[in-house]
Amino acid sequence: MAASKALMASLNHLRPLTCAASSVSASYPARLVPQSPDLIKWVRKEGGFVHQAVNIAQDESKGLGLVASEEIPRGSDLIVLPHHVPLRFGSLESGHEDALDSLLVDLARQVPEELWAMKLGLKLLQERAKVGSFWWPYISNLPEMYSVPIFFQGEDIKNLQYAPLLHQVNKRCRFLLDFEKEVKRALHNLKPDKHPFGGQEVDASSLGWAMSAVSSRAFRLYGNKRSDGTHIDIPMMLPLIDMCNHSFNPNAQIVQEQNIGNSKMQVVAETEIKQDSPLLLNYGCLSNDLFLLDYGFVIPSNPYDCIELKYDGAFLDAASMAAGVASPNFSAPAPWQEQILSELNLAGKAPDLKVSLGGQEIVEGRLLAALRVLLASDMEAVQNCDLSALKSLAAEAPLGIANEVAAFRTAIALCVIALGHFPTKIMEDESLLSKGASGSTELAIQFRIQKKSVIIDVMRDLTRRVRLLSSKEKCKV
Ligand SMILES: C[S@@+](CC[C@H](N)C(=O)[O-])C[C@H]1O[C@@H](n2cnc3c(N)ncnc32)[C@H](O)[C@@H]1O
Repeated sequence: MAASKALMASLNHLRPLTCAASSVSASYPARLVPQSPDLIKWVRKEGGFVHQAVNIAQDESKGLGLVASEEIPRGSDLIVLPHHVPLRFGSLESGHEDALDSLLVDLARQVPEELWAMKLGLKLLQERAKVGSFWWPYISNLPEMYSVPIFFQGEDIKNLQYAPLLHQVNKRCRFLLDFEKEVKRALHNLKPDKHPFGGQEVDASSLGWAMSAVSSRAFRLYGNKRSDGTHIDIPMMLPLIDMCNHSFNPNAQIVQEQNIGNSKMQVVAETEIKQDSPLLLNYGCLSNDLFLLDYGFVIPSNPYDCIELKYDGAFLDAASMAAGVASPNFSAPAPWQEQILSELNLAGKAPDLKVSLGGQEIVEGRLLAALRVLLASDMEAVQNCDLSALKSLAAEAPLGIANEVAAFRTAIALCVIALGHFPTKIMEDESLLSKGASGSTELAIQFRIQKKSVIIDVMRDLTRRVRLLSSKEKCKV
């Protein structure tokens, strides 16, 4: 009874979507239940294994994390979870659902694939509402709130200053508000014993909590086999394992037994782990857009961060002219150029006009090829060139040095224009941070500083390449 009261209190205290921002702290998120059960003990009680040197500890800037209390040799098992401990959509996907579950399945079907976290989020909310849930020791240890932008106040959403991310945030907020209506409609007049959330009201805020809990903690692992022998990815919440924080240089990795039907989830030490070091997993080679949207943090100097632009002929002509390139014809390509643009999916019936600068490629291959081809006049030379070479920055000046310099100069001009779209300069942002911006304001400012840094890094890289090419050209003379 006491437990059910506590549960009611926590669900009823869910924050509306836009008002959590001022209290969001990426460093110390409070847990759903302040004195929650010991997760390590629970995993061991359920038949799992936790290395004796693995402890949960507060990290300075990443919330809770796992830490080694003594040196752990490479290859050691760190955590093993038996099959019944991960939280999955479970029987709901195998078609053995009962009446309660079928309502969740119906709701889950209305969730677009890209918001897959909401599907498992429905199951998480159901377990959160269920008195005596098997997963309560895990759920009670989850953060009470998340620093993802769907919970930012309007001002901090604007503070992001980056249209593609604003678009994603708005899309998620709109989805949650619409989905709230769908859920309310489906739950209307249900008797408590038929109600998947124990009769409790579910709103956009609680749905947002569940979606963020899943997007920031779930791992997509092997599920059952398809008829073609490949495996379906199944998102799962892995209690305790999900206390590992992220690094691109991880010292631990998740290993899944191939025996899918009854597989254990395991984390092993990928390198030797020194005493007092955190246990770190790689969440994926993601841009800061995804780290912020799904996990609520930003990685400084993230080598996978990039900026998104729209491929647009008139815009490219303007950039090219600003770069001093004579009579570019991006907005009126010759038929042979148009043909190559179609092969790059930058023209044609359903083109994908989103292109990027930064990240591993520096200039996205499709954009680079388009710049090279549209700035070339020799059709034969272009047609003799392999498309993969045209898309590659490593292929040195495939259409000649003058063409390469013009392409890079146009890309640099694109960077200048993109940088000009940000209302503030990095120095102003840094000054705001030094004055003590906190919570979601700090996150938003860090995010836009990183985006601008990506652009500046691309400009530096391309400028260096232009200099190198120009000096080669001079040597030839
Ligand atoms: C899978 S959970 C890890 C456990 C989490 N720190 C906690 O307190 O429960 C992922 C969350 O940890 C935090 N986190 C993980 N890696 C981080 C990093 N490299 N920098 C900042 N925050 C990080 C973010 O809040 C993220 O949403």
